[in-house]
Amino acid sequence: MSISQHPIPHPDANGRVTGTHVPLPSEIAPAKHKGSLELRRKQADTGMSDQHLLDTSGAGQFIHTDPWRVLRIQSEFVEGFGALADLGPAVSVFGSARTKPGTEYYEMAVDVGRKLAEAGVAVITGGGPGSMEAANKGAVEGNGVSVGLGIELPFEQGLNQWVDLGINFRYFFARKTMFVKYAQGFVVLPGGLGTLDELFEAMVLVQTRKVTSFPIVLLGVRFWGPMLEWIRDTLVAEGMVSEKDLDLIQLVDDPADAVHRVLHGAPLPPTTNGNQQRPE
Ligand SMILES: C/C(=C\CNc1ncnc2c1ncn2[C@@H]1O[C@H](COP(=O)(O)O)[C@@H](O)[C@H]1O)CO
Repeated sequence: MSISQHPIPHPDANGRVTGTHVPLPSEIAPAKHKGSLELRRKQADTGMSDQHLLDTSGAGQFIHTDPWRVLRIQSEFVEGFGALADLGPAVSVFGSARTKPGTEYYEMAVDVGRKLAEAGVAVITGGGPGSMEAANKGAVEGNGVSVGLGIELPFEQGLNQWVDLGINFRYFFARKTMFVKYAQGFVVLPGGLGTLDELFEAMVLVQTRKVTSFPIVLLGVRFWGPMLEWIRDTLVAEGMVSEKDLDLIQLVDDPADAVHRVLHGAPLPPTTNGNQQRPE
């Protein structure tokens, strides 16, 4: 790749270019080449790489530069891929950071985590408090693999105590890649903006076929029902999404059903009396 300054406009037969100052050949500064970059004038006065490396004046400033950030971002992907490559089958579980032990949604998340673990499936969460902690707790109680992908936040609390394999991320987008790349599907419990962000990103990835065969199961009919109605009555009705995009998500009230659907892409089979099976 080559990056250079804008090409210099050519003057007309009279030596003029309307509205533009055309430098005379004597004004055209020689280019300095730095790797794939070609730099002139002030852009060329940025010093040499080895000078930056060895010169200690202003030490520390370089870590605030974008090229340095690229290396950090790269290292987050490398560490994440390395730590999770051998995870085996896994499901990512999302939900509010604010639910408290003993509440309906917290206990639902414990149940989901435990059932996934009992099915031999690792549980991946955001590693934080609330429903994340609950799903990790369930995974440990079910004797499974409990993974937490934490994120550095201003009001950081650290990984919850039920995370057995934890990775801390600085960048949301690197962390989000791991949630999708190492999971067979998502179970999404009630939550706020963070949960909605994770849910809608997954829906877009499935809708645009960036990921295939990826069940997304919403748990909590009372909570998610109105959102699905809005999608149907407004987004579909106004042609913003197609009717079949609604098939991307399944809505259930029972953790056992959610686990079955996320693992098998289908509802729990009915029993002979017509009710859904209720596995232990
Ligand atoms: C809000 C509080 C702590 C925040 N700590 C978090 N740690 C890890 N992951 C988080 C945290 N907050 C949000 N997330 C991510 O978003 C989802 C939950 O967000 P919501 O807005 O609460 O729905 C969750 O799945 C995480 O991935 C102090 O209580």
